Amino acid sequence: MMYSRKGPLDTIQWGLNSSFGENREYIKLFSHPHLYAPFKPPAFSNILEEYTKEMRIVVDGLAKAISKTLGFEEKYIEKAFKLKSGFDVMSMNLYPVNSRTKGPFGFPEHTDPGFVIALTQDVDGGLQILSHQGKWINCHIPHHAILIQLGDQLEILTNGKYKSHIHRVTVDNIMVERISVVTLHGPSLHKVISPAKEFVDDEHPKKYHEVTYKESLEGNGLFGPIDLHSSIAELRLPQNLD
Ligand SMILES: O=C(O)CCC(=O)C(=O)O
Ligand SMILES: [Fe+2]
Repeated sequence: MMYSRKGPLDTIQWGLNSSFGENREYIKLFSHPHLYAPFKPPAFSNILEEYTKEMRIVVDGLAKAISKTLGFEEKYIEKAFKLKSGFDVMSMNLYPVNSRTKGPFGFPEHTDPGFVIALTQDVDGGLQILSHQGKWINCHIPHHAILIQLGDQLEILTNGKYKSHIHRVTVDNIMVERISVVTLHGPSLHKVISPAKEFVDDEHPKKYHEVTYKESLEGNGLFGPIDLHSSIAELRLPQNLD
């Protein structure tokens, strides 16, 4: 396969994980600051270009809205994450129909790195979110809707005020193949992300280490973006575990 993984810096990558823990075929690509789109099929790159461009408009709007919910001026998040040169990754996932031998999960539990994550799907069902009470909730996304999830770097910046939630994908009892398109919108790779001073005081001590976005993506042993693992657990300061 042309886009089979060769190294962690591949800008476009295809993979097939078919094991008890994960059942997913995917194409991942870096989509910002530069879009790396496959040449084939011919119209695909135009569609990707349009989708990623429109999605960045949505993300800009979210950055403004979230800044305001935090009581700041609307450029606060954009500046804190240097979003204009933000590092985005697109992941297109295909989950097979469940078969007993393949186990119950399409994608095991995790949080996503970044600022916000946008998700669309072709058929409903499979995505589950862990509630505060520790219960898995089936996430139903209306047809043509875009689900927005919060990423680890927003949790770090707000010192835990906003949380990046744990989620997973089940394929258990799923009778149809499902495709999801996920775009992770992150800070600029070289931007140092730490809890902002506005969220830290005697009552709310710093809960996270200060690292660049790139370093936090490297946290799991490789330049993770294309494998995009969350490393928020390693970034939590031990004395503040709650
Ligand atoms: O496919 C899904 O519903 C979720 C995928 C996901 O969590 C991810 O790509 O980070
Ligand atoms: Fe995720």
